[in-house]
Amino acid sequence: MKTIDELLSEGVAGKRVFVRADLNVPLDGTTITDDGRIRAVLPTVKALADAGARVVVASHLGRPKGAPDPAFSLAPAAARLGELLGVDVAFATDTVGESATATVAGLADGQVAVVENLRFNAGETSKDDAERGAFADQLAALADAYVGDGFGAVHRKHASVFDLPARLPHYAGHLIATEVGVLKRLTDDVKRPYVVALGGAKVSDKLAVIDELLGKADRILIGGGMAYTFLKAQGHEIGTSLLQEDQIPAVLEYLERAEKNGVELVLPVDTLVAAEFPDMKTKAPSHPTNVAADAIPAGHMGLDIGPETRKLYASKLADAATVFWNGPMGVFEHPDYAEGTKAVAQALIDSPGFTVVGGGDSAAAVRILGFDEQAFGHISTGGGASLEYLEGKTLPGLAALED
Ligand SMILES: Nc1ncnc2c1ncn2[C@@H]1O[C@H](COP(=O)(O)OP(=O)(O)O)[C@@H](O)[C@H]1O
Ligand SMILES: O=C(OP(=O)(O)O)[C@H](O)COP(=O)(O)O
Repeated sequence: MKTIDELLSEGVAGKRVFVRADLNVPLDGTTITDDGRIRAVLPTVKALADAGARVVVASHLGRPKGAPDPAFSLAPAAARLGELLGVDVAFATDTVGESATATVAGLADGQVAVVENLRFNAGETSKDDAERGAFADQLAALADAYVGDGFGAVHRKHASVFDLPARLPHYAGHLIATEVGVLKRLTDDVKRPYVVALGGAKVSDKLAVIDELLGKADRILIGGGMAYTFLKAQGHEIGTSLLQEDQIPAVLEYLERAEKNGVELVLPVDTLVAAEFPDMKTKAPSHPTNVAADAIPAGHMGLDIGPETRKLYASKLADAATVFWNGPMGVFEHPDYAEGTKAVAQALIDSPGFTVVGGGDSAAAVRILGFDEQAFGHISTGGGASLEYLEGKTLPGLAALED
């Protein structure tokens, strides 16, 4: 894999360099609540701009449906990138159309532009190779070289991640090089006990990774939205909690296999529930109740792990030599449901082992809840990407950067 250092040594002055970043930051309206992913790509963007490249930064944000949707505009991220770089960053209001073409053509050496959300274009995420390829052709027309630095998206076989690098001289950016370097430690020579804590809301993606993790981890702690599919599979009422019904047979098989293989698959014993999802705008008190995990009242939804589970998970993390944690334990953005996530973050800090936190929201949670980033072994910008790397899968966005 060639790295950005080789591109820099080849000389980039006057070249248009496409940087595929992951600027998928959490937003409250148009306010960025955590800019960690923007900071993470600064070394790459700075190095290219300082060397005189015309830098074209592109990313997805959220999951719009293949058409423009103002709620998912990258404009706030572009503005923040400019603030962090201390320079004006141009913003194109489309990704490959007139605005993008004119914006890129107007760049002087050393200037930076951001183009609008890649996922405003159906070709970006299409399962059809030809449709993705056609969009990649349009992206390729904007640049002379490609730098892959969106680690959080390298597990996606998307046009800008997988198809575009094949069309341009391609290099790995600083962030990808750092992330892969650290994650290798969790695959090459993992110290045991190895504990994985999983939560969050991308239930379907994350239930799937448990399949492989059952052959790798000693303990898997389940929280967040995915816990309720397990509880449902065990025959319990889960009210209106998040559920991935089609994965119930898989989950039952995981429980069986865990027992057979001697892997501890640990589920919540209690959970905070409420009749409604809390108001995330006002953050008004929502008066949750704590119930046993097998006694969720009908019509209620589970929104965080409960106090007994916090203690249980802290004890399961206390002797870990290696920890990987992805996915908040609850809806941490609301103060009523932040305690589970705080408890797991604190348990990682207290653990004597090598601790890695991965995922856009998990990393944001750690910072927003006031923890010291330095207290963790590594905070990765990728959740799904890290998990799939740890599974040993070939990641499309890394394979595409190979020579
Ligand atoms: N029980 C739950 N019900 C609904 N959403 C949840 C629950 N627990 C956690 N979440 C949500 O999960 C989101 C983060 O999930 P995810 O994107 O999978 O994590 P990451 O970005 O770290 O990989 C947070 O916004 C949080 O509010
Ligand atoms: O937020 C992300 O992943 P993560 O939640 O697993 O960290 C990445 O930006 C990928 O986004 P996607 O899961 O919508 O493809």
